[in-house]
Amino acid sequence: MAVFTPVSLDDLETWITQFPLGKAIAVRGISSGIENSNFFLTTERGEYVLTLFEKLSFEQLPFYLNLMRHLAERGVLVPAPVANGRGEILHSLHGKPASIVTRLQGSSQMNPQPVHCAAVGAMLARMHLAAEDFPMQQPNLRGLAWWHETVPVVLPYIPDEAKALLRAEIHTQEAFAASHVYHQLPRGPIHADLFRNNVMFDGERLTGFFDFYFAGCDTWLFDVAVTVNDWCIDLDSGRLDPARLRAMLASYHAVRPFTEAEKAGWRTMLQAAALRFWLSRLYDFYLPREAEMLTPHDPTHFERILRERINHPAPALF
Ligand SMILES: Nc1ncnc2c1ncn2[C@@H]1O[C@H](COP(=O)(O)OP(=O)(O)OP(=O)(O)O)[C@@H](O)[C@H]1O
Ligand SMILES: N[C@@H](CCO)C(=O)O
Repeated sequence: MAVFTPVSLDDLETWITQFPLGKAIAVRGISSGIENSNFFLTTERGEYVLTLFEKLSFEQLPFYLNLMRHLAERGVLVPAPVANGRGEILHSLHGKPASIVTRLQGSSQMNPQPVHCAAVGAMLARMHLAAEDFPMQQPNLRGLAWWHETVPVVLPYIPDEAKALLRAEIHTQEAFAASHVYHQLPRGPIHADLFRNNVMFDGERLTGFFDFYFAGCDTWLFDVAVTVNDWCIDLDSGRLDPARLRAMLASYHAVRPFTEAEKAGWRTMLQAAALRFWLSRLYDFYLPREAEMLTPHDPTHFERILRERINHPAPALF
């Protein structure tokens, strides 16, 4: 359903010859994405994913694709972009920007156990360290500046209680962002959307992180908080699950120990990560883009998580 631009084997016959992949044998649309047209591509050399980018432009894509290449070259499990004979990883197909990346094995683990959370925590820390010397810069486009801009846009649509919470939280976050603690937080390229549906597992073995199209430079702690808020909670109440939380944080900390500033900022950062997705979901819910095809995600899920993080503060970081 969510293949916006169809691609056939005939379309690929000549196009594929620029890559060291042999002939294209099969191409099959993937229905689950909502942003791009994605295809499983089988060639004489193996299994790949072909993406035609429906919204991101030729100017925006190099940051994401080069970051994936940088990480893959350093052994972080992410899809590796395939370069053509000229070394290029960003291409054009049917007038759209396009890429081919390696296909990750397995499927998403939507009911994670501590063992899965531990694997994600360790790989996330490895990813942060491996991206430290990535030379390109792009801010997190869903960071504080975007929150500031979006709060007044969604406020008129939401009930009074939610309005009060949203106003109070944006103040908290603006004060936090101006604080000494915040400025000491280690930063670098982050994934920024590492939900369960953006990680593949083969049983208990993590096979990769994908969907880097919200990546940007921001605090590492924000990435940890976003990930915790999706992987380590009871989905109905939003409450943190102590066993999964411990597993994820301990394995992250074992690879890249948390700093004193991170310990001081942890609870506020969990709130920031909840605010980020509450806001984007409110925006998509009340101001859907034209021809939006899928049911928007439920914003109240992240409102609940935010209230939980405020009313029942998380245990201290390691
Ligand atoms: N490298 C990959 N290896 C294996 N499967 C992949 C890979 N990339 C994407 N997929 C599959 O394609 C689906 C859609 O991909 P992705 O989430 O990147 O799309 P999207 O259009 O950005 O959608 P959304 O924003 O909804 O997540 C994934 O759920 C996954 O099943
Ligand atoms: N992970 C986001 C969707 C964008 O990838 C959410 O659940 O709201």
